[in-house]
Amino acid sequence: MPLIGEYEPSTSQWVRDQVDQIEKSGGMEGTTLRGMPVIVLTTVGVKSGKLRKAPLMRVEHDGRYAAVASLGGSPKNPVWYANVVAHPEVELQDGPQKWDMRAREVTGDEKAVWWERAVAAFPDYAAYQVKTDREIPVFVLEPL
Ligand SMILES: C[C@H](OP(=O)(O)OC[C@@H](O)[C@@H](O)[C@@H](O)Cn1c2nc(=O)[nH]c(=O)c-2cc2ccc(O)cc21)C(=O)N[C@@H](CCC(=O)N[C@@H](CCC(=O)O)C(=O)O)C(=O)O
Repeated sequence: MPLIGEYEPSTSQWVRDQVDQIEKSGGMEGTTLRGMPVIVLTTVGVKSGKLRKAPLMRVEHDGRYAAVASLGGSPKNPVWYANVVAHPEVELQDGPQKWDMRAREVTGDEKAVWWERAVAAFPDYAAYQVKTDREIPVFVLEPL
């Protein structure tokens, strides 16, 4: 069941622009960052209840995806992290396809496996984790 609610664009202009480009092209344009594939994660705002959309690097394995709350290695989690914790039902757009997914945060060995996949897809994640004492959270998104 697709998420219902009013879309509230990100306060970050380059993020808003990339979401717009992906959505307006039906997922055919704007789907890369420095040549690496990008997906769009839609979450429900933990306070506003509005729909929030965050482009993330595409990390996929056997129909499941990882959402890596890296925020460039900043000391704090991205705001969407709290949204997903509060509302694990999310929507993921990968190119022209959209799926309703359930997110769960992974830890331990399972996280290690997904972290390896994430760094293989986007090597900067490794540098981000070196840059911060914050352990960068990883959600696994599984189709509902
Ligand atoms: C800027 C901020 O966004 P954020 O949720 O912190 O997310 C920051 C970034 O992670 C997000 O912009 C990502 O899209 C950045 N980003 C990546 N970010 C990542 O963390 N990982 C990635 O792999 C990644 C890749 C990526 C690729 C392309 C691109 O364009 C951006 C990429 C934001 O939108 N804040 C809103 C609030 C959004 C929100 O969810 N509000 C909640 C309330 C939150 C609260 O106040 O507690 C609500 O609506 O209820 C605001 O300030 O008004």
